[in-house]
Parts: sequence; structure tokens; C-alpha cells
Amino acid sequence: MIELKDISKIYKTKNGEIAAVKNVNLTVHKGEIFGIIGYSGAGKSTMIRLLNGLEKPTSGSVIVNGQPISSISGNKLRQARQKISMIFQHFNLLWSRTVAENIAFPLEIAGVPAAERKVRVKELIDLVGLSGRENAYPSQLSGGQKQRVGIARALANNPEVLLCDEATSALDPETTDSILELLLDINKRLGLTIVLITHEMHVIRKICHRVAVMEAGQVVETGDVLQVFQQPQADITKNFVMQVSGTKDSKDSIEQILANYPTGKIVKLTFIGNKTEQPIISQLIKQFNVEVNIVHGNISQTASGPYGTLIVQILGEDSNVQKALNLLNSIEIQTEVIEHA
Ligand SMILES: Nc1ncnc2c1ncn2[C@@H]1O[C@H](COP(=O)(O)OP(=O)(O)OP(=O)(O)O)[C@@H](O)[C@H]1O
Repeated sequence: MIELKDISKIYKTKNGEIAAVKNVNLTVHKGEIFGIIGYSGAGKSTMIRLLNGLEKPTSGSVIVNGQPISSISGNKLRQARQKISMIFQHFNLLWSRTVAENIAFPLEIAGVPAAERKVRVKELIDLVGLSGRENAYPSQLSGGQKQRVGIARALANNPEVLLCDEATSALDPETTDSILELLLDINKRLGLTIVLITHEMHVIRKICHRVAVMEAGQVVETGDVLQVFQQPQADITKNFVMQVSGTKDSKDSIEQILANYPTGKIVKLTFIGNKTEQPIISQLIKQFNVEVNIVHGNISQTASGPYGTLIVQILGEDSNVQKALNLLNSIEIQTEVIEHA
């Protein structure tokens, strides 16, 4: 559906060249929700501008929905872009138009007759849950409602791809979740391909199927979201995963527990899918005569299933502790010894 082949984007500035994107290769499949995460300056906005044809790459090619976006221009590019919609952090609504008029705007531009527009606008308003607010102006709406208008407007002309530019960054956590659920619902119902850029791992965890992690213009890691959560490779990815697994906060607890029980091993266990529901800890205790102190535990849902992190201290004879770790590894629970006594 989307293919980026060896893309680089170099900006020439007074102070020399800036490589905003460097040698990026990415494929996004039809119907998936693909997230691009990175800190400020990583190159995410440049990537999204390359995807909708607002920027041309310095080298490489961008293909979206079968169209070589990076090499077409004029009418051809305009036509191709009708199938690529976008929603924005600050909504970009027309303030002098009502909700219904904002949603009708792209239909007017596409030359859809008034009667057909009316039916389509009603459908879209129902789809995004804004019934009853048709005649409100953007200034009378909450942030979440404004983004719902942005989503309805983006869907008006039945796009193949929806690009989301930090679409929930201006919203509070609860509203963020409701907008993410709406995007997930639209993806499932319409089979729409969604590419989003964000600096929040929560957004990736909640709705993305796959993720690319960007740092200094490069993609440093890509993979299925569950797999990246379970086995992050790059340091930056580990930091992003810690944002949502809560393990950053467990440092003090680990120090405390080591002061109280200065023997044994502190081990971080990461597990996915139905392993989150198994009584693994009691099995370890019974089978290997070890004691287990729980330091931190967390289970989160992703779009592809549950994912859990548990930090425990395992106390016992070395050989028994090792056997316990071997058992965990054999049932595909990721173990990482983070402190030795
Ligand atoms: N038009 C431009 N001219 C010159 N440099 C640019 C231009 N656009 C982006 N850059 C530079 O390219 C790099 C990547 O910027 P980009 O905006 O793509 O990153 P980002 O990950 O989206 O960060 P942010 O979330 O802060 O926008 C930065 O160093 C930025 O200063």
C-alpha cells in the first residue's frame, strides 16, 4: 500500500545541510495502523510531508496506493492526494463554518452535488459520534469534538490512507483514548490504512499494529508492536517502552527491596498473549523451592493482544534460581536480570 524506498531528504540552510530523513526504507500494508515514533527533530513531520507529496525526497521513491507520489506533479499529484487524507494536532478547522459545513467542505471542492453532500455529511456525523452538534461552530466544541470533525472531514471523500500528524497531542489523556478508539473503529470498519506520527508510546501501544522508531532522521527499529514491546532492541526504543510499562518508576522499589533482601536476583519478565493469564509465579515457587518478591507489575492491552511486565526478586539456591529462569525462557517469557545480589 505504501512503500518508501531508500528515502533521504536534505534541507539546504544558511548554516549548511540538514539531513531530516536518511536512507529510510519502509512498507505499510493495506489496512494496517502503522505508527512512526520519535522525539522532536527525529524527522517525523518530514516523513508525513513526503507521504502526502507536500515534499519531494532528495533521493529515493515514495509509492502510495500504487501512485509514485515522489515523481508526479500537477493534476496527477492532486488526484493521487484525494485518496490521502490527513488530520492534524490543532485540527485545522474553518472557524466561520459549522460542524456540518466543515465536513461538507472537501465534498464541495470535489464537486459533489448538494443533495448527495447532505446525505454523506449526515453519515459522517453519525460515524464520528457528533449527532446533535451539526450546527455548532468549532469554538463551541471541546478538543475531542474538534478532532472528530477533523476525522469526519478527512473521511469525506473515501480516502485509501489516513495520515495522522500528532492527532492527539493537544488532548487530555481521556479524550486521547476516545479519539484513538474512534480511529481503531474506523480502521476495522472501513479497512482504512492509517499512518500516524507521535512522540507518545501510549498511542503506539493502544492502536498500532506495527511501529517504526526514528532517531536523527533514521529508522532505528521496526516491528510488530507486541514484539517491539517484548524485545526492544535500540536504546531509544527501550526508553519509549519504559514510558508506558511504568518500569522507570520501579528503580526506587528495587533499591528498597535490595536493602531489605540483599540476596537473589532481580529479574524483569516480559510476556505477551495468554501468558499474561497463567499462574507462573506460583509454579516457580512450588517447582523450584524459590521465593519470589514482586517489585512491580503491569499489564497493558495493545491492538494485537495483552502485554505484561513484571519485576521480581527471586531468592533461593543459585542452581534453583537458574532452573526457574530456564523454565521462564522455555515458555517464551522474556527474562532480563537487572540486578545481581
Ligand atoms: N523546511 C526545513 N528547512 C530546514 N530544516 C528543516 C525543515 N524541516 C525540517 N527541518 C529539520 O529537519 C529535522 C527533522 O525535522 P522534523 O520536523 O521532520 O522532525 P519531527 O520529528 O517532526 O520533530 P517535531 O515533532 O519537533 O516537528 C530537524 O532538524 C528540523 O530542524
